[in-house]
Amino acid sequence: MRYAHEVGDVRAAEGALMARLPEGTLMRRAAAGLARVCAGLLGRVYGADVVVLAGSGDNGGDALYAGARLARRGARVRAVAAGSRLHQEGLADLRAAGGRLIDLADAGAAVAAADLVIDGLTGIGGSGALREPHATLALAASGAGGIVVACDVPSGVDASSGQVEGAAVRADVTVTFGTLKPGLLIDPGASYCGVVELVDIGLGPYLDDPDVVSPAAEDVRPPVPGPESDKYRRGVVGILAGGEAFTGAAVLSVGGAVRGGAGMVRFASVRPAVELVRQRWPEAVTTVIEPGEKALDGIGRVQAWVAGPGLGTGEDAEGLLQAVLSTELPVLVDADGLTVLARRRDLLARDAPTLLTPHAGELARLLDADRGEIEARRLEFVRRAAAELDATVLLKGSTTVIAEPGRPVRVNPTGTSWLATAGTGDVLSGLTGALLAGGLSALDAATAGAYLHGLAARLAAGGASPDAGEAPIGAFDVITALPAAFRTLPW
Ligand SMILES: NC(=O)C1=CN([C@@H]2O[C@H](COP(=O)(O)OP(=O)(O)OC[C@H]3O[C@@H](n4cnc5c(N)ncnc54)[C@H](OP(=O)(O)O)[C@@H]3O)[C@@H](O)[C@H]2O)[C@@H](O)CC1
Ligand SMILES: Nc1ncnc2c1ncn2[C@@H]1O[C@H](COP(=O)(O)OP(=O)(O)O)[C@@H](O)[C@H]1O
Ligand SMILES: [K+]
Repeated sequence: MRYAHEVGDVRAAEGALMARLPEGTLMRRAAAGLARVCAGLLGRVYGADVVVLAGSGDNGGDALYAGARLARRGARVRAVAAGSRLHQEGLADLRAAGGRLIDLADAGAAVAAADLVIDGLTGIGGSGALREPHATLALAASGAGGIVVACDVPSGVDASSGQVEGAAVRADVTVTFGTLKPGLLIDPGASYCGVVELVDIGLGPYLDDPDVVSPAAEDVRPPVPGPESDKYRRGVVGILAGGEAFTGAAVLSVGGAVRGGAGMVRFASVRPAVELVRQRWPEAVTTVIEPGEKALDGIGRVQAWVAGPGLGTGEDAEGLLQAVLSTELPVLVDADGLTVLARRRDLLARDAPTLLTPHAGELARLLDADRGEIEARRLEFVRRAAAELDATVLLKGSTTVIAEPGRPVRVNPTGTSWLATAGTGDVLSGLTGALLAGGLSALDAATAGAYLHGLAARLAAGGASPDAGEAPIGAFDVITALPAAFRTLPW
């Protein structure tokens, strides 16, 4: 698990630690770590051309001190001051080491020619869109031919949320201090960071519980069948999906569940969807729901439900969703089911676990919010959704984030933009439903489902050979790659 803390927590921990250390110790530790990473990236420091972009705060101070360390190892280091103030001790150290300050007017050419650019414009103190000249410098750095290393946070990225309101530095590597910040893990900010390197400056004992966590492979623990297992004990997942209009979503959701490790998949829908599912997934046990039917009698026992993909949003769909949500079983609601819930939020008043898996558009309807704002501030909205809807919420999209009231938000580390294609969400619903039926909590099922789904997509897009490059994929390719994704786990 990787841990991230918001700016307020970082500052509180910094304050507590600094009170016990001689002044300047933390900045020296940060700068030493930053310089070490830069030296490693350069390979040969002696003679390298390094440009430091320095803002007026401590982020600029870190970058200037790091520049001084590289200058002492023989690099040609030039610094650009954005604005009228500069960290004076950092500048003095750089000058003492042989580095120098250049005019703002010469910054563009210097950045373009540099072997390495250190972005020290703003760190955790940055707020709102970058002003000038910071914005122009950030754009110049983003287009630089050399390596771009962001100090603590790429300037222009909000450290706590990942929001990017204007220009921001696109870094190859971000060297962050003490703990990760949520904005380094969540898009759009995460996409500006490149590789994130954490430098330990001793904050650990002073930090509270994390605000955000990002699971690693060892944190993903799908249920494993043992000698005593049978199909019922492994977990039966019920899938209520597909309708007269949409049948494909049902096929994809059932496929996700079959390959997700369900002991049995029970599928209930109208006749055309059932016929299609039987052809493609003969493993599934199917039940035909007649038009107008609003109960799910005679379907047999299940341990968890998935409801919604392709279900439709009319009266029949509403009645069936109500039937599922009135059980005492865990229920995952996706797609059309979420559209129904937007007008029937009363159906969420239940004691058993409910897992909602919206994309930003579906969440916008559920919260009566703006889709664009949700995409820009995913962390804030997924938390708000979990609190307001009193459910576990998995918000899909460029970074999938999962919230449950009172728990750190989980950020999925896998995935690829090749997943942005119709039907892949249906696969996720079935896969995650199988994990729920297998006994995982809603939070753990969502975590494991998102992880395996994103990894399967990467494997499908990347092909068998690591040198092969990537290719577009369809939702079925994600299902096909699920066994390979499971095999990567350290079970
Ligand atoms: N905490 C820790 O544990 C440790 C912290 N350390 C380091 O300190 C950093 C935090 O330093 P910090 O607090 O001085 O803030 P920082 O990020 O330099 O930014 C402030 C400056 O930016 C400016 N500015 C703001 N927004 C702007 C905008 N939109 N556009 C343009 N300018 C904008 C703002 O200007 P103002 O608004 O005041 O005019 C102000 O001058 C942290 O990231 C890490 O690197 C390490 O050394 C050791 C351990
Ligand atoms: N830009 C992106 N980068 C990575 N993953 C994405 C991106 N856009 C969408 N996805 C993923 O693709 C899937 C799409 O799901 P969804 O929107 O429900 O599609 P559908 O309803 O067609 O199945 C989700 O798992 C989502 O997280
Ligand atoms: K920075």
